[in-house]
Amino acid sequence: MSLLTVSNLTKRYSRGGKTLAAVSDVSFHIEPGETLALAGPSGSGKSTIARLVLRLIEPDGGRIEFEGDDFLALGGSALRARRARVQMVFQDPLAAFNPRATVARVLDDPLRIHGVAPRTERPRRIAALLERVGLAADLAPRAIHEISGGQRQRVAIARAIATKPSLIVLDEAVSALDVSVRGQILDLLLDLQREERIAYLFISHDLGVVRAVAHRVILLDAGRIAESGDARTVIDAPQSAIGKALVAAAPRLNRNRP
Ligand SMILES: Nc1ncnc2c1ncn2[C@@H]1O[C@H](COP(=O)(O)OP(=O)(O)OP(=O)(O)O)[C@@H](O)[C@H]1O
Repeated sequence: MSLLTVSNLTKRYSRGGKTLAAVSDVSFHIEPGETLALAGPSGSGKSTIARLVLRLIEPDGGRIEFEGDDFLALGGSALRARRARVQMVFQDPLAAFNPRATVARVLDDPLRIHGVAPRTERPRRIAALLERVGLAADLAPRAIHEISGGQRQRVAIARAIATKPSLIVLDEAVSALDVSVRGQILDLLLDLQREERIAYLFISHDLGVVRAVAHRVILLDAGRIAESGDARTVIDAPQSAIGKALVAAAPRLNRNRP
């Protein structure tokens, strides 16, 4: 059984009296500990798929099975319990969190909300999470806006792993970082994946990064799957028109780990 199975997912938006099919008949699966990348031009539906998988928005059609459950049918406490198992990291933690909140507060929230640890134990858990993502414990009282972009993304990852998820959706999670910090964050993600067997749905417009970290890739074009397969095979020899265009437009592709 796959960790996540998405079948015939469809999402339409209405805008100015017109209907736009943002995602059309998209199907894929993710195995435990695997990285599946979604790549494609701007507006091809990547973030919409991320939001559907996180159940931040509801689809117009299709099915999502997560850890054996009909994810779209879950409600109440069953949904809350499953939500702990699928976490997210977005491009900009300043937008995702209250910039004035302390690092400790940002990490305490998931521990409290999902009942991961009682109040007295949480400071210890927070220190352990900071250490796990390579941050010093004395960062805990600092405000989110007072730390660097790389440190903020490490806090976002610490928050995502706080509830011991089996899947993390990473939506352009390294895109805003400069190249050396990006490499460090990718290394951290790969370490966590190896140790905790976390699967990633890795959304990126950067084919070099996708080639370096993903096992498989799906190329999207106007809400539909244009091509999919082994990440290196697809990126080194794309078959679809959109794949060829994306590779041609990509800056020098890094053939190895960044
Ligand atoms: N809330 C919304 N209301 C109306 N249309 C939307 C909404 N969100 C997205 N869209 C449209 O749906 C399509 C897919 O958007 P989506 O954000 O999923 O693409 P994307 O591949 O993530 O793009 P990008 O790389 O620019 O982030 C686009 O045409 C977009 O304009």
